Amino acid sequence: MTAAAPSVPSTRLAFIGGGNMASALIGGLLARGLEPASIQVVEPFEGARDRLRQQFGIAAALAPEAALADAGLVVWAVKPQTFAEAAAQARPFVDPGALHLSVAAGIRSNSIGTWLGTTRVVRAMPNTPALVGQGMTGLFARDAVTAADRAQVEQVIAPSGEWIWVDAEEQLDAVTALSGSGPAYVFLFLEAMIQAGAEMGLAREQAARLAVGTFAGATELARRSQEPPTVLRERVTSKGGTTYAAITSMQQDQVPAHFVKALHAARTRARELGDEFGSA
Ligand SMILES: NC(=O)C1=CN([C@@H]2O[C@H](COP(=O)(O)OP(=O)(O)OC[C@H]3O[C@@H](n4cnc5c(N)ncnc54)[C@H](OP(=O)(O)O)[C@@H]3O)[C@@H](O)[C@H]2O)C=CC1
Ligand SMILES: O=C(O)[C@@H]1CCC=N1
Repeated sequence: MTAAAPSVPSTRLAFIGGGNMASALIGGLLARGLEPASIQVVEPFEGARDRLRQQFGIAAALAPEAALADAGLVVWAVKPQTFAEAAAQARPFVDPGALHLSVAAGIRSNSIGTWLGTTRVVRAMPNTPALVGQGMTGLFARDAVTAADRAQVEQVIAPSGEWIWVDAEEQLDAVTALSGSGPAYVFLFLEAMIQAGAEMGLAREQAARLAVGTFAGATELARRSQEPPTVLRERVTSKGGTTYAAITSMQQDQVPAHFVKALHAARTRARELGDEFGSA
């Protein structure tokens, strides 16, 4: 699990893709004291470049350029669908000895290694609570990645929250299904709770405050408690009471089983992304 928070990376960083995930990581690094001048970004989309300039004072490049060779660590934050193209564009400019860190869902490290001509590849699966320093990230390193390389990667991830290392690359697809996509499941439940509250006569703002506060409180309780979630749930569920009525309704509708099925669908999609958009 997460070690003591390391300091910021000493090597220069390049981000290929400057969208949501790159911004979450960059924001955390700058908040920890990294100088904007030690980060370069390649981002073809003008709107995203404007945001990077306004938010962080970083002048992103439209396309890869010679300065990329200065980066000791290259972070790949492009969509799985555009990774191969972005890699082909950037490879001529990147230091052949650089360490590579990809946050792309599904794209396997052997594809990345093939596209970039290296074995120094780490994959990460972060999530959007990284924006508020409460992200959860799964990490996987290929054999050629040294302990010093892993430490550098941890310095990039640490400002965004916690992380775990997995031993088998295929486990990253499970991480993707669980915590990578996970914030969307929480938001979906919040939407449903707010809708129910409004239908039952609460103002939407009141319902939203109650729902968000309940998630925050319950997850903090689960985090601090020695008890598993099942026991915590049973403590809320008084015999013949209101929670029993709600949980019974959900079980009759097979909500837990459908939820588990949904996560398997996410894992399947992660594998498909690797098959469809990875190297042959
Ligand atoms: N969003 C999330 O919750 C999570 C996302 N991820 C992964 O992070 C990666 C990025 O996702 P996210 O940040 O949400 O996506 P975004 O679309 O916000 O960011 C990707 C950026 O890359 C740009 N881009 C496209 N082609 C290139 C290129 N050739 N060179 C450089 N940049 C390029 C895109 O520009 P344009 O729009 O013009 O195409 C876009 O601005 C994905 O692979 C995703 O799987 C991982 C965990 C969580
Ligand atoms: O939906 C996706 O494919 C990405 C990966 C995890 C979260 N968002």
